Amino acid sequence: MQFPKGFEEKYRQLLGEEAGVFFDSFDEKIEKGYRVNPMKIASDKLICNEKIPYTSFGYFGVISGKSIEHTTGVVYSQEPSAQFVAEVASPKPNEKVLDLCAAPGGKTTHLASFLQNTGLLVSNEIMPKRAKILVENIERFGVRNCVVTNETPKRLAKQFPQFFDRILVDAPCSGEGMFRKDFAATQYWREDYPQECARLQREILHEAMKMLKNGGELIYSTCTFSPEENEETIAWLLHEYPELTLLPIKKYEGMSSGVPEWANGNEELTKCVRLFPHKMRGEGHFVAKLRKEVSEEKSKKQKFLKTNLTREQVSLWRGVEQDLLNKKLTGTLYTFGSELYLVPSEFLEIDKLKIARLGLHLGTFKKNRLEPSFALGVALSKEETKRHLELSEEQFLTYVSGNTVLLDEPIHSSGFYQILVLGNGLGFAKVVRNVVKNFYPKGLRVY
Ligand SMILES: C[S@@+](CC[C@H](N)C(=O)[O-])C[C@H]1O[C@@H](n2cnc3c(N)ncnc32)[C@H](O)[C@@H]1O
Repeated sequence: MQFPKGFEEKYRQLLGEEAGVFFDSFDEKIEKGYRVNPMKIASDKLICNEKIPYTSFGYFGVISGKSIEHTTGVVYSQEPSAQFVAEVASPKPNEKVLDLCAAPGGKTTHLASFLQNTGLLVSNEIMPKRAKILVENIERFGVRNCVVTNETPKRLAKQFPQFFDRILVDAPCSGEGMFRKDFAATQYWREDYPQECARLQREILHEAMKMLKNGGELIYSTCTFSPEENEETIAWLLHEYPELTLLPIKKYEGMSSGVPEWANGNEELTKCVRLFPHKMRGEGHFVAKLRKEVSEEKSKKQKFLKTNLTREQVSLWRGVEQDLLNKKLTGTLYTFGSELYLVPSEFLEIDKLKIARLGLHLGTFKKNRLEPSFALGVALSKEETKRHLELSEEQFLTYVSGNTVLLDEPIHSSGFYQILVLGNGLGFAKVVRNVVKNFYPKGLRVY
């Protein structure tokens, strides 16, 4: 690989004898991986590949973006070393979790796999276009308890002081671990780029700290190797916030400790973990985990979001619920124009925040009825719906390309049915006799 000017010299100095194998690893093949969604039904084909040893849901291998497994959110493609981050975070059910730099959603969907639709996951992305992709990935994964915000960390911090049990800052970085995957990353790199990124990371962490509650955990990660953005950033955090302590992280074969000499010599930094591409199968990452402990923290008043539905809207929703669902969903019903959402109960009343997804989209009010949403039909399991229709592989291809599917036999009662493919939901569609009308969202269609 042709490295940018200054890169080789820097790492020759830092890594000494190891530098050669480190540089050679950039010419090796990219390591691919995927995670299996524990909230969906996975076929044997997905779980027969080699397991990634340090993850709960990960496998080495490639799954096509056009496959049924990807389309129904049974898998999320993610390179192996990136899968260590949410594993280190491992949120517990019912926690309030923030993923502050979340798009496109690799770590968010992984965090959601631990939460299993309990508690609250707030996934934030500053760039509007990337926030849209984040929403798509979260919906495909069938996550119900996630609110997606499109905000600056500073504006978010004003709304959620000392609120979260766990915050992940998967920081924007100089992306040296992306060099093999993405040639463009080598083009952005300049000698002072790591330092510039480090400044931004400190700003983001400063806001993250305002949102972390006492006893809460902060997980910091990058996909770069530079000490400025890794050990030095953590050394800065520990100095700036004496209430933080580094927590040990279990290291698996091939993982390295953080290097104190690359920052201020603080031995605690060995608790951080480095994943190098010449030492293990993956592109490379850095992860640190810290806990906030203060003797006393004034509790902040919290106002939970209240429902804003009219009586008529509630009754339309109850009608759909009774007609299509086998269970009652919990949360706060909230409308944005004609769209109905189910917001996790722990979510707060918010003032002027840019929201890209206010929890689970339940449906759209149309004149005197409520049409169930695509997201709802993806998020629910077969057992949770009263009426469903399994499509064959061939019918799946017809459906995702936006066409009407014709059934061999007419169904008994017309109406909305949950569409299933290999047992997993792919939205709702209106079925009249033997015609399945196409309700697959236009933006997702494959032609
Ligand atoms: C490393 S990527 C996140 C990857 C993501 N966590 C995943 O696993 O799919 C960092 C993200 O930070 C966002 N970002 C850039 N500048 C930011 C800022 N000033 N504050 C917060 N996020 C920022 C980028 O748009 C990008 O989506």
